[in-house]
Amino acid sequence: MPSRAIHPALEGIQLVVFDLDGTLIDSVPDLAAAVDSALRDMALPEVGEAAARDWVGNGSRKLVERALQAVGAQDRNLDGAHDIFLHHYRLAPCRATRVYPGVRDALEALAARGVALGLITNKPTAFIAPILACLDLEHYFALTLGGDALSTRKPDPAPLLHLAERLEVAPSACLMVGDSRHDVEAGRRAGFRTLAVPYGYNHGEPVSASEPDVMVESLGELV
Ligand SMILES: O=C(O)COP(=O)(O)O
Ligand SMILES: [Mg+2]
Repeated sequence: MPSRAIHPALEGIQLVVFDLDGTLIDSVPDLAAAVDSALRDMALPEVGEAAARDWVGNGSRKLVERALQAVGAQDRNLDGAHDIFLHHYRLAPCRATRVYPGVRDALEALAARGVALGLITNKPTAFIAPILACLDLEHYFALTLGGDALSTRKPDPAPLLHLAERLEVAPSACLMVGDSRHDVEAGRRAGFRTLAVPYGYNHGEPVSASEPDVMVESLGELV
């Protein structure tokens, strides 16, 4: 069966590494619910989903830190608050989280063409498998890496280089796909090509400002 035509950005690409939150999935409803539950437990006011949307992308500890700052509680113990958040997020990491349009088609088409797929998120590793399984996405990825897997995380290029090396693909034949400036910066520093989507979480700024090699409105455009 002839494979479908592919986007020029994928020309010569053997490994595509995806970011998770804001790129493949809209996870903010569940992240924000866990943040608000944690704030409630601490007798603090809730922040809501719209605020949390601008705070995702630097890992869950940073998300909790930004929430505490927003409610004027930056003096609270951050580790303790983060533990309370993790407790709530563990209870419901995939209740309202959804796969973005075009994602499944793109993953299917890339896998069918024999392109290796990886996933690198700044989210704690423990949440990757349950969320991918809940959304029926787990079988696409040869390797996944969480924000606590190595000593550094995006925008550091180390996780990307680690994954390329493990899968024995030269960085120049790799594409980093993400929603934030951290993904673009990590990709550029790793020597990957970079592609960004505008619909995710980028601290309230357009991700185009970080000058990815390619922008697409939806990952469905890749196929
Ligand atoms: O900050 C997070 O927890 C996740 O972010 P990422 O999947 O976009 O890297
Ligand atoms: Mg992201």
